[in-house]
Amino acid sequence: MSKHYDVLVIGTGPAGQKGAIQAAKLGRKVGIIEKSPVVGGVQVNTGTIPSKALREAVVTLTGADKRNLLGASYRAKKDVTIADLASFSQQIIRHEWELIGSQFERNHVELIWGHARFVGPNEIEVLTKDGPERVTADSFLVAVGTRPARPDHIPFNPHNILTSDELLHLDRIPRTMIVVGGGVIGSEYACIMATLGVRVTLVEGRHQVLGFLDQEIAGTFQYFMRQKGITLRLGEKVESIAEIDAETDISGRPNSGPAKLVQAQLESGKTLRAEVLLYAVGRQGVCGELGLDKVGIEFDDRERLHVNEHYQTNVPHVYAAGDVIGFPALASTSMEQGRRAVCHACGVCDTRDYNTKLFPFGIYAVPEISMLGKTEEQLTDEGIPYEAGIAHYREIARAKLLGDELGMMKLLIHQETHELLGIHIIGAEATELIHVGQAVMALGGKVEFFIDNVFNFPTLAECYKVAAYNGLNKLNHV
Ligand SMILES: Cc1cc2nc3c(=O)[nH]c(=O)nc-3n(C[C@H](O)[C@H](O)[C@H](O)COP(=O)(O)OP(=O)(O)OC[C@H]3O[C@@H](n4cnc5c(N)ncnc54)[C@H](O)[C@@H]3O)c2cc1C
Ligand SMILES: NC(=O)c1ccc[n+]([C@@H]2O[C@H](COP(=O)([O-])OP(=O)(O)OC[C@H]3O[C@@H](n4cnc5c(N)ncnc54)[C@H](O)[C@@H]3O)[C@@H](O)[C@H]2O)c1
Repeated sequence: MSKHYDVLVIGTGPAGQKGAIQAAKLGRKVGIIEKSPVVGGVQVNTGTIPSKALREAVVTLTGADKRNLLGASYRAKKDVTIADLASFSQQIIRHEWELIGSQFERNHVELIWGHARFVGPNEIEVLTKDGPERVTADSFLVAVGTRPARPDHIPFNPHNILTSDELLHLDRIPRTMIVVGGGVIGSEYACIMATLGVRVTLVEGRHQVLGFLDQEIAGTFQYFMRQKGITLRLGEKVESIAEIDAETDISGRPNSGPAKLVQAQLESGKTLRAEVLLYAVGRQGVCGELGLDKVGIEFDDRERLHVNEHYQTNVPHVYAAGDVIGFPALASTSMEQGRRAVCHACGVCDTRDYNTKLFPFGIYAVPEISMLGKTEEQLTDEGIPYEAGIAHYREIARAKLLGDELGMMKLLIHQETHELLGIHIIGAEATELIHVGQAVMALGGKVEFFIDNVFNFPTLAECYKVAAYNGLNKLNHV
């Protein structure tokens, strides 16, 4: 007979993990199914944590963050090797596996290893290493995430034409690299690799990297990228990609590098060559292999599921959360969605009290970028009158102590009500700093909060005070 659960979760990424623990805390009998040999999903194994660990290792080991203080030639470690970087990341990933495993154990969440597939409205078949097993449940949370897009016309291979999954397994640090796609993945890895000394060319189809950013911040970021030696090919599309023998370079001179190179032909006629190419133009769902037809659930052409405000699919006892439901597809929002979905499934709370509109973006490029609320362009399009208050890191003592004199914070302030409409930060600790402003915005606070309260000194949070004064001075014509 099949084992029965109150709640069955498919996928141990952030949406599944938090959903499962939430259901257990509500006293439900919970099972969670994972097809990969390790827990944690993209967040722990191929995405968020590995890329952030790599960034941290690169910035720390190269000493890049201390060069403004200690001189341009400062190096924390003379020759950074791939082994240095890998051991740093592995340590963090192992810790995350242990943490998630012990959370499941302590909360009596039963972990079932194998590939899950619906065989009926309330029944799943799990293909375990010992053969198929059937499990049933009252409610389901589909949290299966996504995988990198791998179009058929790109000749991917594990050593030089890579997605973000394979990039983590490079066996050496290349001298040159082409990054296709200036979204979050492309921009973060381009900066990390350039900080490591790799000569990077980034190709982006639009005329700006990170198209969703406030344009002033994107412009500043592009300036920083170029200062790092990254060549930006904006408004350019890749026509074809091929691995080639590399006896000569583009100008016909003998090549002293590796025997194989990657060649990218752009639609504009340009030819780019590099040792490695990262293809990062978005991600693709994995719903096609879930047997959803057995439940009557449809998915779109990118294999994503549509859900209502309670995270229910068109079949009410089957919920979905995380990357599988599309935008914003972040670890941070996935966790929250998983919890909310399960709360609704258990009938204990209303998902409508969750501030879905006000979530921050944190981009772990070098430097960090973070944003919350509207951009200047959105406010202008919507006809909302605003003023911008700016603080430059060069005026902030803490930023000087950290060796970051290039960062900035911009507050967008409603001209009449003085409410905060948007916060945009580029520079050290941007992803932490944003949450001070988030609290003020979420509680409906006005820019005067930063004037009327004392801040620790020296802190980067002083930026809020400086930006608030700057914005109010402009509004008061002083
Ligand atoms: C390079 C990179 C960097 C990122 N950096 C950040 C960041 O800095 N901050 C941020 O907020 N977000 C970041 N993200 C996004 C973040 O990783 C994802 O939003 C998040 O992991 C999605 O969580 P999820 O639970 O929906 O799915 P996933 O993390 O994708 O987990 C899904 C799990 O389901 C399992 N699964 C799939 N199908 C089945 C099946 N049929 N049976 C059993 N198990 C199955 C998979 O094996 C996997 O373990 C990054 C992503 C990438 C790729
Ligand atoms: N810090 C973070 O929060 C973080 C970090 C990494 C990834 N992620 C998540 O991972 C997901 C995937 O990121 P991504 O960067 O792969 O996708 P994306 O959709 O963010 O960006 C893809 C980029 O590639 C460009 N592009 C598409 N086709 C192209 C072509 N042929 N030539 C040149 N450019 C082309 C697009 O214009 C776009 O800018 C995102 O949803 C993101 O939320 C988040």
